[in-house]
Amino acid sequence: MAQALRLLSPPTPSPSLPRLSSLPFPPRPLPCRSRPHRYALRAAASSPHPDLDLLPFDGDAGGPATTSIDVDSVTEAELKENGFRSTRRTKLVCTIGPATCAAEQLEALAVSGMNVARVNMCHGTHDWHRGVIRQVRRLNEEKGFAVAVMMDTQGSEIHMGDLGGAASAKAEDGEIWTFSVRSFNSPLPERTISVNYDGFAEDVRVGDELLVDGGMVRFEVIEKIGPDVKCRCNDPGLLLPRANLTFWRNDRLIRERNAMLPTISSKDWLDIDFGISEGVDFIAVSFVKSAEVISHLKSYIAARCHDKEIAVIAKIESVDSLKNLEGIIRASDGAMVARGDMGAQIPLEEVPSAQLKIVKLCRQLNKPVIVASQLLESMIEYPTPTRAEVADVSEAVRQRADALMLSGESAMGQYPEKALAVLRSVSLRIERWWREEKRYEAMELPDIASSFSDKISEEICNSAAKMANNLGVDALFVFTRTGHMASLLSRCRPDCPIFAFTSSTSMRRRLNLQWGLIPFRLSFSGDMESNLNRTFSLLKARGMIKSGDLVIALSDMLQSIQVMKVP
Ligand SMILES: Nc1ncnc2c1ncn2[C@@H]1O[C@H](COP(=O)(O)OP(=O)(O)OP(=O)(O)O)[C@@H](O)[C@H]1O
Ligand SMILES: CC(=O)C(=O)O
Ligand SMILES: [K+]
Ligand SMILES: [Mg+2]
Repeated sequence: MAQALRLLSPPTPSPSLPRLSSLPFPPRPLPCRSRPHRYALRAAASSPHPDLDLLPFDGDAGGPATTSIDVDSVTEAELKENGFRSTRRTKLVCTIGPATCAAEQLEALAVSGMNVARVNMCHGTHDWHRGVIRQVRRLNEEKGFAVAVMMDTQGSEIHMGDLGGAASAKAEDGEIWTFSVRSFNSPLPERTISVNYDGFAEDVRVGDELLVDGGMVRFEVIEKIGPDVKCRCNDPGLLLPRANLTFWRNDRLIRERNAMLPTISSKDWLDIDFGISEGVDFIAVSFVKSAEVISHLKSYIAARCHDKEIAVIAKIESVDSLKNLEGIIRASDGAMVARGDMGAQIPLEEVPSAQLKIVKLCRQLNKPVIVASQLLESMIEYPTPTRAEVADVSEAVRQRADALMLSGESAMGQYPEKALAVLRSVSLRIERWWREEKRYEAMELPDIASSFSDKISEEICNSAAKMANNLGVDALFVFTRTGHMASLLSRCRPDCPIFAFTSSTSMRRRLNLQWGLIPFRLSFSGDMESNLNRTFSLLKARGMIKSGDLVIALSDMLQSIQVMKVP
């Protein structure tokens, strides 16, 4: 295998596009929806290059050489206006709900920087989710976006049922409510809540504390009558349908037999089959307890879809997931710091250190990590964030998490776009600050390669990122078939953005979760010289790079590094 570290003088500009040599690798299997030749409408109305809007597009598999490159109008405009340095490195995930499911609302989020749309299977029907997923896909096809879709499983922790159709219910101080494992016909009897876990009434004891949604409302158990548990409200608040329930005894979370509840319930398996058939990009698994369940799901997915890949994200939100953290992260394709439920399972004051530990470990193990929940909680109701929320977002950005997530703020809040705009502007500001003032801690990156070839890739990426910082290059270019080299570069968190070129649209979407990567779809060959010339011409034609820009280019086919000026 060739390993080249070449310092090239700028190649002579090629008047016509170079010919593509044949691919050195067997082509990837064709995706199930094979569209041998179609036209992708890109950068529609807002495109500064209307003449480039309609370009031949060769589908997922790389296929024959085309002259197109897939990039969205927003990235294009951002690069053109502000140059490489200003691109946002932290990725943004939005939970889609009633406030954001309409086509124009989804488009507004994509335009404002949503990289991943999350649908939460705790809520909504398959029809509703299908509508959202297809709308996101349509947006990608019509406007050139690479918004990935993440499906989040419900998991089978203890939660309340729905409130007999009511959107919420208010629990007042001192009121007595009944939590019951009986199933009721709606409307529910007054001040009654059904609980999904059959062992509930047996497991709780008089004197236990019952926390709704991690403490948004608190009750004390005062009496057990068969399937009914009478509780007095000690901390009033709003009860929302299907809210999570935990119970605590002597300041400790009680996990009796509910510790035996499966991580992936029968409902979750149906949802996962649905996600596979709709072609989601990520499945986030709620209440993960062990690495085994992740491996189990990954082999299930591998057996089910030969032609598409779905990344599995482990949600770290339970005591068990924290106990088995490293094994779980190693088994997964990424992790989410799910602070909402985590804060109901460990004392709140331990959540920030858990976050820091997870973010750090994920980076060391080269897995993308999402920081989630309550980042801008007050923006569900108000158009501006609190100072504390801005500080929390800043801290997650400073920790250099791959992505930040909106939950209720975008799913059912009053100001979804404003909340996204806050995430975007705070990310940009903090990223610039730490670049200018070197305010981030250098991180020891342990060797993670499992083969000699991987070891070469890892060394190349570590060196390239270091060179990029030392030489002050404008961008790193990586031509990647598996995405691996792109993620290894992202792991180094270099000062400049990383342009990741991949021949598959699904890979492009998956890379969109990772810190600092600007993913493009482009068919390319094993001949780096010709890839580079072609890429330069295409990007120059769209005004996204200019002559004289300094670039370091890597490829996972040749395992090479080249330093060059754009001709
Ligand atoms: N598809 C949907 N339909 C209706 N409401 C939704 C939907 N998705 C989210 N929501 C609302 O937005 C709120 C916040 O969403 P979020 O995804 O954080 O849910 P959650 O119930 O807290 O569960 P999780 O712990 O999985 O995040 C939910 O409590 C719900 O009220
Ligand atoms: C996101 C999520 O599931 C949580 O914070 O609990
Ligand atoms: K969920
Ligand atoms: Mg949760």
